[in-house]
Amino acid sequence: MVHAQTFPKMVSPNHRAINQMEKRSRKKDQVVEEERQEGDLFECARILLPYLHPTELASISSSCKTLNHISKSITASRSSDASRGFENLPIPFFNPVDHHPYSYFIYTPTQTLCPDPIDPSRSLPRSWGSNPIIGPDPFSYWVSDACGCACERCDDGDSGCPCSDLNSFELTRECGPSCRCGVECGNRLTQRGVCVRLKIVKDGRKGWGLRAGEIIGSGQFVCEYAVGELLTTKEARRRQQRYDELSLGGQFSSALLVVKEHLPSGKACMRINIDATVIGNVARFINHSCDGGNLSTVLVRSTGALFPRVCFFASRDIQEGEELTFSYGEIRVRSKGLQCFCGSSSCFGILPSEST
Ligand SMILES: C[S@@+](CC[C@H](N)C(=O)[O-])C[C@H]1O[C@@H](n2cnc3c(N)ncnc32)[C@H](O)[C@@H]1O
Repeated sequence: MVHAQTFPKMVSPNHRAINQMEKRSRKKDQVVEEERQEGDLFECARILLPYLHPTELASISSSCKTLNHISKSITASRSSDASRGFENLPIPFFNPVDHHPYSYFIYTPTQTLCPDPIDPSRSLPRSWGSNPIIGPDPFSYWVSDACGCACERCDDGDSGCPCSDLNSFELTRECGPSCRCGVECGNRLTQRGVCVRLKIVKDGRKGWGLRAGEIIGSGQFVCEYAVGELLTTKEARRRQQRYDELSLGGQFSSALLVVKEHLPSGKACMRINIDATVIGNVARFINHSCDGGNLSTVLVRSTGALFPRVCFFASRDIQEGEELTFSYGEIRVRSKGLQCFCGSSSCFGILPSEST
């Protein structure tokens, strides 16, 4: 009879060392795999999180340390530059009033047509992301067979460029998409985005407001109005009614601008409705002042472009830190409206709107 004898497993010192090495290598592989997975998660989160609304961002940031880290850096970058890299200079938010670090909206440096309410799939593609990406051409809507200039130097006073009409506040024409000259042309002043330092500061009564971040000289170009969504008058009226209802409940501010241009005949009026409430640029933060404020609005036409653009110029020298304001319009009838806190000596007490 043969007895099976069990011997304690003899492990030579060499084997032990090999085992330990294998264990260490497995552990290392596991760490590498975990890091790779975390890297993938980080990469996906870095792409997706900037598209989230602040409340969604806050809730996701509480679910994991990595996401919390990414969310914090997104909040920091949103607060440090409202334009999210679309403008030449960052436009930071400052809030001495409450804990909201920034105002959330979608930045567009270009005009955006209102999506078709019946078939939204026909809407134009939009730059919803947070990173600076190349947006659609600011002159997407141009007249295809328009004739532009072919001058060599449009900003040369004697050149007689047909698009030049540079005359301080009278500036209404610029070279455009049908001209031969490029973006460096001197007669494309308002097409290069914001070139003065600006900041957005919160006020307890008026909400966020745009301020000068440096001295701005009289006549200097400040920014274009929002570009936002261009609406039909019917849609503008529908939205304004809804915004007025929401504003009366507090905590909501709209940015729907209606520009009316009377044609020389005096018989007709061209109306442009720009809504920057959800999609817009930095001009959506400009508050109203009953005394006309320190900005003038100028309609700028670029040769060959379908729509004129509403641009803001300093109407006088503006000091660093001063709030930038303009008049939202005349108040013809005293009716129920939002209270005005412009603080000017000519304050009417209510904000102008279509019904005032
Ligand atoms: C174009 S937005 C300006 C930015 C806005 N303050 C914000 O926080 O987003 C227009 C809204 O700002 C507020 N606003 C602008 N001027 C104001 C003023 N003089 N007094 C009180 N509220 C003002 C009103 O709520 C108005 O509907």
